[in-house]
Amino acid sequence: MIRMGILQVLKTQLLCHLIICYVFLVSGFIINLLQLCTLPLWPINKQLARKINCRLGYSISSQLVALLEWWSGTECTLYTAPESYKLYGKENAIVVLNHNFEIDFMTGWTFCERFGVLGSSKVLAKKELSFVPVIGWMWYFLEIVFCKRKWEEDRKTVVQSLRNLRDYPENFWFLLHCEGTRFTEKKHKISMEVAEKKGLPKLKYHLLPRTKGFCVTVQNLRGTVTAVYDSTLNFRNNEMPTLLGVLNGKKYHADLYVRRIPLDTIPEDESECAAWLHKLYQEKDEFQEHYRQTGRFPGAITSPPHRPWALLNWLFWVCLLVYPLCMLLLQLLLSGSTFTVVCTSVFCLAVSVGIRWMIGQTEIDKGSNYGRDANEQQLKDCHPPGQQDHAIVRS
Ligand SMILES: CCCCC/C=C\C/C=C\CCCCCCCC(=O)SCCNC(=O)CCNC(=O)[C@H](O)C(C)(C)COP(=O)(O)OP(=O)(O)OC[C@H]1O[C@@H](n2cnc3c(N)ncnc32)[C@H](O)[C@@H]1OP(=O)(O)O
Ligand SMILES: CCCCCCCCCCCCCCCCCC(=O)OC[C@@H](O)COP(=O)(O)O
Repeated sequence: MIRMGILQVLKTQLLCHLIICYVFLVSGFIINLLQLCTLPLWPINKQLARKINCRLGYSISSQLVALLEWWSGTECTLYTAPESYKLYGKENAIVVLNHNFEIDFMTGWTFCERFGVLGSSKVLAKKELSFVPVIGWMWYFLEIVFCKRKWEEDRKTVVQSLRNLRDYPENFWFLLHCEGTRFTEKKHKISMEVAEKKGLPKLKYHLLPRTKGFCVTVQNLRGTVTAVYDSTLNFRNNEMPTLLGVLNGKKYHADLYVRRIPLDTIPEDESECAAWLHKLYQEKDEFQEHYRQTGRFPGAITSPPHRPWALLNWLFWVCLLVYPLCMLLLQLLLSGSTFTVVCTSVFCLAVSVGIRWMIGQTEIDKGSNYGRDANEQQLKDCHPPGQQDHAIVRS
């Protein structure tokens, strides 16, 4: 009991956070560099280059999974039909996931890890994320599909990037947050105004889905992907998890409901496909209502087993990188040079600011203005910076 208490206090210590972030950044840069070294291999043996990059990517993303699973001890429960469960990780799939939480991406990655598709997992991500050091640079080599959320500009690039995935050598899950942005009260209000104008039923827990990305993904991955995994995520007891909370060792409880929908049941025609997606979101809304009423999703509970690889990978990097850091700091102290000590302190401060900026990318309060105006097509190019609306705080 006392040991647990000490460990919990340790997890909140700045020094621990600095070490974790140092290991993440340095290992990340090393892996990014190794990824860069695979560039000459692409024209010679593309499939081999892709497989190597999957492993390298795994070594970065699994650190965040280890942080969630082993450091914070967050529990991830899966509600799904046993006959679907058997297929997870054994086929290519499009994952449609609600976008309400700051750690959606970590929770998604954790499920990917449990089913062995973490290294190869894909997403339709906003372009801004491609500039985030380590993760964004890693994504470039993993052939992640980026969009500017301006369809006129995205149409060509998104279609081309999707087509490139047709001969991908590993099973992958392609994640789509069809809402295109995270849930806030303000964005919800506006998106329901759009729903009303379009004569669509209102949603209580979701923003109105954007249909173009979904339809184009289904169209271009037909024959490559066998199913859509309709996934609805919630956290128990109205928890609003954050990356900083996870870093502080706070334990959360994620519940994910997944329905496997064979791809050949989804209409080929674009407007029918769009209507299908709207109907799907109405069903997702009902699942959230059910969760709110009963504290659980429908369907059988399965607990996909923890695998040790994420933790082992993390420990490997810790062992490799912490010893040289200690030696360096010791040498610094022994050198007694004020100049070197000041330079090192400034460097550490810069790294901390950099990491804080990266964490900021996950924070809803610092999120984009996308979807904050019903006439956004006209206003997209002139976002006034400043005031952000607040993420919904559920009662
Ligand atoms: C099983 C567990 C999980 C497994 C996880 C698997 C893999 C994990 C892998 C990686 C994890 C990392 C996660 C990182 C997450 C990063 C995610 C993001 O970056 S989300 C943001 C980017 N993604 C998207 O936006 C995807 C959804 N968007 C689309 O599909 C869009 O259509 C688009 C392709 C981006 C194009 O967008 P654009 O805005 O240019 O065009 P649209 O046609 O979509 O929009 C115009 C359309 O919308 C109507 N409109 C206007 N205002 C609103 C509003 N406020 N709300 C709703 N709708 C609005 C407008 O009337 C137009 O309507 P219409 O189409 O009828 O003309
Ligand atoms: C071991 C690990 C140590 C952790 C140290 C800290 C590492 C920091 C990692 C930063 C990771 C950055 C990846 C960000 C992924 C965030 C995905 C996301 O949720 O993006 C939001 C978009 O979908 C929508 O944007 P908005 O329109 O809502 O705005």
